[in-house]
Amino acid sequence: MNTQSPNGEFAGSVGLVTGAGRGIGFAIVDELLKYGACVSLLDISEETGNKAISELEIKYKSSSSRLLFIKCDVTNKIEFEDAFKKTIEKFGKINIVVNNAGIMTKYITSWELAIDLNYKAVVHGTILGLKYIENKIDRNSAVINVASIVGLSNSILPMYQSTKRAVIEFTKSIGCLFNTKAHENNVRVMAICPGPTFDGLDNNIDEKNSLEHEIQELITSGEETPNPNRVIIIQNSDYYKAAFLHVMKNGQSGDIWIAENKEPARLTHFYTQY
Ligand SMILES: NC(=O)C1=CN([C@@H]2O[C@H](COP(=O)(O)OP(=O)(O)OC[C@H]3O[C@@H](n4cnc5c(N)ncnc54)[C@H](O)[C@@H]3O)[C@@H](O)[C@H]2O)C=CC1
Ligand SMILES: CC/C=C\CC(=O)/C=C/C=C\C=C\C=C\[C@@H](O)[C@@H](O)C/C=C\CCC(=O)O
Repeated sequence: MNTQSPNGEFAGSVGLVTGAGRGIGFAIVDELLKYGACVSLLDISEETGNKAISELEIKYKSSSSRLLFIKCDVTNKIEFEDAFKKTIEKFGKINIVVNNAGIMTKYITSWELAIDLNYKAVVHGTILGLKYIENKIDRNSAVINVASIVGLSNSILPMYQSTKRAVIEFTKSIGCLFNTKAHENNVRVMAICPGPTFDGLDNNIDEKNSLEHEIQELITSGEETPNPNRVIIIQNSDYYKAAFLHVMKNGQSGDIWIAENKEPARLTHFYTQY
């Protein structure tokens, strides 16, 4: 067991992040390490995971004792729960779970994988979080589910969008006051909805502009009354770090946050029609 870590707001915390070998998950691991946490980095790809670990060990010279790579397919229930057990074996506990692994699918391609990975594994990861996080009322304890802004937009991507909307509804309801009290689930469960996030495009402005245009067209084409002021600005994964920190510090259970267009994270408000 080794939860000793440098000073920082997550010193003494232990995070488990899924699909963390690259992209948004990797950025979250980086942020947790930066602020002193121990982290288990889960990824289905050994190659991606090992590359990520090497990079982080160079960046945080003494981080090897605070970092664990676990090759894990989160759609495999046994492997996923084993990853929680291995994390507790190494670091003594878990208090932050980030269900990040997900796949963007076009139309109805890979529809079963979209349900298994984008939705069922997030539900399972939340259930495991509620089971294994012991210090539930600690302000540093949380389950964070990564959804998408398209989970809040009008519909155009049948599988991707419906699974992301499902994550939002699941998170809102499991985290609502009624369920928190009725089931004594005192761990905060929240979701963050990133806008389009792509790494490596900062030096390729033409490609970035054309992707922004393509995504904007795609998203607004699903709207009955397209918002003429809707703007899509591609961010890179590093923009997600501040959003993650903000939600960890300020979020309440059941919250759905948006992190898009390189702007500070903002809370979504829902209006019930029925
Ligand atoms: N990139 C974007 O524009 C946006 C992404 N999101 C969501 O954010 C999350 C992360 O997205 P990105 O960083 O773009 O992902 P990415 O595709 O760059 O990385 C995903 C990582 O997850 C791993 N992975 C895939 N299947 C897995 C499985 N079954 N078990 C464990 N690991 C697995 C991959 O090996 C990869 O390292 C996803 O849930 C995605 O839907 C939401 C909004 C925008
Ligand atoms: C389009 C989704 C917009 C935003 C945010 C998000 O949640 C996840 C994004 C992850 C990857 C996005 C890839 C975008 C690819 C685009 O170049 C287009 O190829 C998407 C085009 C069509 C998708 C619709 C379809 O064929 O069903």
